[in-house]
Amino acid sequence: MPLRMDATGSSSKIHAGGKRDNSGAVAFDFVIVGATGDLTMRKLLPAFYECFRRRQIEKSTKIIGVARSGLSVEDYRARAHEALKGFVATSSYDDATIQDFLGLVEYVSLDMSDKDADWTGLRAQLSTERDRPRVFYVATAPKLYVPTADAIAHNELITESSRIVLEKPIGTDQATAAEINDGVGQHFTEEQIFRIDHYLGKQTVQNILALRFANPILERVWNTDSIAHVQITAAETVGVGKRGPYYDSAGALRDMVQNHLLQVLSLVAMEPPTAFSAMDLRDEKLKILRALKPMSDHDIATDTVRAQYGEGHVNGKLIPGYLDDLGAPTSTTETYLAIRAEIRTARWAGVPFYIRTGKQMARKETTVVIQFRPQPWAIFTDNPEPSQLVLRIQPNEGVSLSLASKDPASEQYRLREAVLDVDYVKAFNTRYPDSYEDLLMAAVRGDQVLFIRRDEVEASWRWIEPILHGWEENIRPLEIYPAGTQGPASSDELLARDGFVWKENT
Ligand SMILES: NC(=O)C1=CN([C@@H]2O[C@H](COP(=O)(O)OP(=O)(O)OC[C@H]3O[C@@H](n4cnc5c(N)ncnc54)[C@H](OP(=O)(O)O)[C@@H]3O)[C@@H](O)[C@H]2O)C=CC1
Ligand SMILES: O=C1O[C@H](COP(=O)(O)O)[C@@H](O)[C@H](O)[C@H]1O
Repeated sequence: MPLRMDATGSSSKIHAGGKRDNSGAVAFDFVIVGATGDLTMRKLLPAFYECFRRRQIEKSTKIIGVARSGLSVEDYRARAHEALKGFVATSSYDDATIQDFLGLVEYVSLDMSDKDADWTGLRAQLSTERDRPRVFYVATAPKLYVPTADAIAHNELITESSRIVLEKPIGTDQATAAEINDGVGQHFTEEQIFRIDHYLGKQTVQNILALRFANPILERVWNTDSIAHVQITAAETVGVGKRGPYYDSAGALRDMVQNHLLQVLSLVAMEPPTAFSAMDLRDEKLKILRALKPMSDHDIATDTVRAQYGEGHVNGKLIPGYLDDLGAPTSTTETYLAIRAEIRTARWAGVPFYIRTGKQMARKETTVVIQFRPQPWAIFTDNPEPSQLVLRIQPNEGVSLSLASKDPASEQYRLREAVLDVDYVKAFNTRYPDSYEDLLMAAVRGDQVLFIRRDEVEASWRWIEPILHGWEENIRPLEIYPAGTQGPASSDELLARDGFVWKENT
């Protein structure tokens, strides 16, 4: 694994990796604050197990769960075991390896936001080796991020090799994001702060950069001369589940667009970075976030759609509406949105970027569609639709390109669409790791390439905020769509106005 540069552009060699054994496995202390929570059980522990199974984690490593609940380490390991049974793929599950892995897991009962609590239990778990990576992963409510960082600092647990990982959401608007960034930044340098966005851990999202910048054939047409528009879709077939109270205060714009989808958009739209380094990459993403055309009230009325799911059928099953899921008589929170965005750069002038996301939709489908322009002078009479490049982020991870081809069955020169399709799982004959696997190990290594810098978070909020306010003022009224559909008709009209249609069933 080559060493990468840190956010300041200097080599991160000194505190990057910690000690490795002969097989390259690394030893570290990893404190999970919020160890009994949903995220830890469903995502973090199973991801660590996979990394351990793949021999990336050395056996002296400690994964130290912290929460306020008074559990013994045996109780916690039993809970962790249940979570692993539920969330590790059958093909990876191995009893002996699970037992070895559980041997790395410790538990400390502590209110991590209380600097004056008794921290001796946690301190005793931490190695005193100076260059051993020490990661604090804060998987609690965002209001605890600053008190937790304060308390860690007050108890003098921050070493040169320490880092703090912050889960999303970072704030609810620009001001609250800045408060969190300022507060945590009192104790940890920007190079020690890892703001996680699990979309950046997806192999297919990382592959956007490979496709664009390692294939000149694509990069040379990646601009307004050849591209008519771009669609970014993240459709889900799930509802809000047990996260109703959080979701109702957030909505799709804060939950999905401010972070995941604006990150995907920046990767699709950014200029080539001078090097594959955290600093260069994040500089280029930031430029795109800053180049997004601010939405005026008029734009919000015409170029956004917001909606909430009502009762309907998903995969043949009757699904209650959002209000029933929430158990609330009323709510104006959007579970679906579509936005027509513009990027004010020479590369993207005149190319709309359509973003849509929603819950309880007809299909689970996260895609980026690049719609190419038609042939400027058509010599054939029956041209099919102009080519589309479809990046399938999930599921059925892959990429396809539709091409006009001569139909061999036609007597005359008739054209039909033919599709070049690469299925990544088949092409690489490998399992697709969960996004948290890459992200956790990158945090341990101190590699910030896959994490969000402070200015990116704040620039995203800056673009989102006018839309949030416009919707609060009902400039664009909330619509209802039946669960199990692809959203309201007005979302189709958003594209139809420009002469386009959403690509479905990729
Ligand atoms: N769940 C998910 O899929 C996702 C979650 N996130 C984010 O991750 C964070 C955690 O989410 P989630 O796991 O769902 O939340 P949960 O409510 O399920 O878990 C919260 C955890 O924090 C612990 N906790 C609360 N206060 C303290 C404290 N003062 N000191 C130590 N531990 C504490 C709780 O245990 P106890 O009560 O025993 O202290 C519990 O283990 C949130 O910021 C969320 O927005 C982000 C993306 C996805
Ligand atoms: O962060 C979140 O992401 C999930 C969607 O993630 P995916 O990897 O399944 O695409 C979303 O369901 C959740 O509401 C949001 O908080």
